[in-house]
Amino acid sequence: MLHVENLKGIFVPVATPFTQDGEIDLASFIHYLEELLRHPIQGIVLNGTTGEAPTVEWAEVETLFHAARTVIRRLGICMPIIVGTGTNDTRTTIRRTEAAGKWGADAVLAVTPYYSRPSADGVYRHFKAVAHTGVPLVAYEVPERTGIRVPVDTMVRILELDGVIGLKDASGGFELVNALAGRSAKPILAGSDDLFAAMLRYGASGGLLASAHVRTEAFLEVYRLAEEGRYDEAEAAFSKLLPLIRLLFRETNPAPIKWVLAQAGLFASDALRLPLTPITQELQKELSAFLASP
Ligand SMILES: O=C(O)C1=N[C@H](C(=O)O)C[C@H](O)C1
Repeated sequence: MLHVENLKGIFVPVATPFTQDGEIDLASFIHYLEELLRHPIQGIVLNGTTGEAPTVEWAEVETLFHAARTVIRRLGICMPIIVGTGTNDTRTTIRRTEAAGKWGADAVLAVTPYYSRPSADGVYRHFKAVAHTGVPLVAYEVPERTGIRVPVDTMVRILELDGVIGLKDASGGFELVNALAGRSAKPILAGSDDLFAAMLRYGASGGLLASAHVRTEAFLEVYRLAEEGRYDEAEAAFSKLLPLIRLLFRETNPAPIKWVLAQAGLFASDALRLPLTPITQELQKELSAFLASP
């Protein structure tokens, strides 16, 4: 189980490879994880945004979880697995969280309920009910995707809940991490890739970053520098990663990452499930040029 003090460092939200006809490509998934897990990252997240949670079926998530755990055991490493269980329905989120806990997930990631536009009290009660399952819970705030922004006072109350071990903050600014400093001791992982270094300076404990698939060691170095309080050096190192991050997020995540993984031979294909579509040729050219540079 993941504890508050372990929610720090670089967590990578893993992508879900599909075959050209849209089925899960388990062989690619295993091969890709074997490569990714050579890096000393802190943990992985299955079925996050990058894992295409909206179009991956729950039974498929279970298959991916067991495959990931088998790889981790085979490599003989200790690597926490966080499973995305968040939906916009509290009962479904609870059921998924309980199931993930039974599989042996170290924690779950639950997004602010999207689409329904619940009140702040409804959001609080949603997280309280999910936390009540006893499975360590990371709340995930991403207003651009959910359509609502959780007020700071409500977020403080959510983070006070027993069982909530921290927050993934993809709010798109550093106002939230700044406002929570001094009001909550729970760790916050940066979820807005382009703000990673700035958020570390504001008190984030690490990052949950799709872009850390590429140049993983450079992201780890940014984190190490910040951990030592060398924020200026962390930001200088991070500035070299920014052009890459901007390319990886120019079109909807995870399409660019999947293309990069396919180019690297880690995925057999960059296929996504509709309504997501592969990246444009224009972006392919720019990514190719960037990745060819030292
Ligand atoms: O996989 C995730 O979860 C992430 N979500 C963010 C998003 O795409 O909104 C980005 C982050 O890098 C990973």
